[in-house]
Amino acid sequence: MIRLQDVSKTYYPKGRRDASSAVTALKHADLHVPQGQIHGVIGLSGAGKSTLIRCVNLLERPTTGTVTVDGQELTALSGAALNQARHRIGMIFQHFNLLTSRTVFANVSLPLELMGMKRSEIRERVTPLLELVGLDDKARQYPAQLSGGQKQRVAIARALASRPKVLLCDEATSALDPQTTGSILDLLRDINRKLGLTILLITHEMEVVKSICHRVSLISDGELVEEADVGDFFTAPQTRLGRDFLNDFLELDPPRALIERLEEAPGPNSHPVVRLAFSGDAVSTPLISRLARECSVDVSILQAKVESIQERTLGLMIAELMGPAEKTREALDYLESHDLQVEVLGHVQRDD
Ligand SMILES: Nc1ncnc2c1ncn2[C@@H]1O[C@H](COP(=O)(O)OP(=O)(O)OP(=O)(O)O)[C@@H](O)[C@H]1O
Repeated sequence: MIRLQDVSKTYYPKGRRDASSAVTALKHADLHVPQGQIHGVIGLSGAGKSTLIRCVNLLERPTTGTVTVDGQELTALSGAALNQARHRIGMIFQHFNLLTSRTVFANVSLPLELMGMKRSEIRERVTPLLELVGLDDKARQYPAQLSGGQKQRVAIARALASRPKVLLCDEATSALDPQTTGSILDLLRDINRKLGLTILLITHEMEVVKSICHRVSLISDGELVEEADVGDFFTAPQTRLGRDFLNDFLELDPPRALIERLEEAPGPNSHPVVRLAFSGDAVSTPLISRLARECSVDVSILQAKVESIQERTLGLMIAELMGPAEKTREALDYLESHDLQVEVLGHVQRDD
C-alpha cells in the first residue's frame, strides 16, 4: 500500500545549493507497508522521522527516489493530480492542527468542502465519523473547549473524512498524557480493524510501538537501520540502538555500582555479566537451575523481568555467571544453544 524506494531527502538553506550547507535527513530509505498493516518508525530526536513521514504524502518532496501509495507513484505527480491523490492519504499531527475559529463539525467537514461536496452529503459523511471517534455530542463546540485527547479525535475524524486508504500519524500521542494516549491508540487500532486502513506512524515511544504496531522500523541518522515484526523487535533487536531502546523501555540496566566495575576484556580473575532475553518455550524452562547443575556455575541474578508483548511473553535478566573461565564459557554456549539472546555486558573482578 505504501512503498518508498531509495528515498533520500536533502535540505538546503534558502537560496543555497552547496554541499557544505546541506542536511541529508533521509538516506536511501526503502520501506514497504502492506495494506491493512500498522507500521511504526521509531528513532531519536533528529533521526529523520518527520522527514520520512512527510515524504509519504509529499509534504516534503524527496530529493531522489520514488513514493508509491495504493499503486500510484506520487513522485511522478504534481498540481491537481497530486492533490487528488492526497485525498487518499489522511494525516494527523502532534499538535492536532485544528482551526480554532471552526466548530468540531466544521473542522471535520473542511476537507469535504474543499473537495466541493454538497452540504447534505457532508452532513451524511461527518455525523457517523463523529460517532466513530466518540464526539457526536461535541459537534457544535470549538477546539478551545476540548481536551487534548478530544482535539486529536477531531483531527482523526477530519483525516478520515475523505475516506483515505492510508493514515499517517506524526507523533500523534506525544502531547498527551499516558491514559489519553492509551485511548487514542485504542481508537487507531479500532479504525485499522473496522476500516482496514493502513497506518504509518512515527514515534519516539516504545510504548506506542508495543501497543498497536504490527511491524516496526528503526531510523538512525536518516537511515532505516532495522525492520522487524514487533514481537521479534522486542525479543531480539538486531542493532545496538534497538537494544538501547528496548533497555530504556524495560528500564533494565545493571546497577550503577556494577557498571563502574565492568571491564570489557576478561581477566584471569573475572567473570562475565550477561543480559539474557528469552521468549517462547524458554520462558517456562528452568534454565538457570539447569545451568548451575549442568555447567557447574553459580548464577547471581541482578535484575529480572517478564513482559507481555502483544501475544508473546518476554523474559529479561541481568546476571553474573560465577565459576572458572572454562565453565562460564560452557555456560554461555549452553545459553546460546537454548534460543536465548545472550549479550555479554562486560566482566567483573572476583572479590574472593
Ligand atoms: N526544513 C528543514 N531545513 C533544514 N534542515 C531540516 C529541515 N527539517 C529537518 N531538518 C533537519 O533534518 C534532520 C532530521 O529532522 P526530522 O525533523 O526529520 O527528525 P525527527 O526524527 O522527526 O526529529 P524530532 O523527533 O526531534 O522531531 C535534523 O537534522 C533536522 O535539523
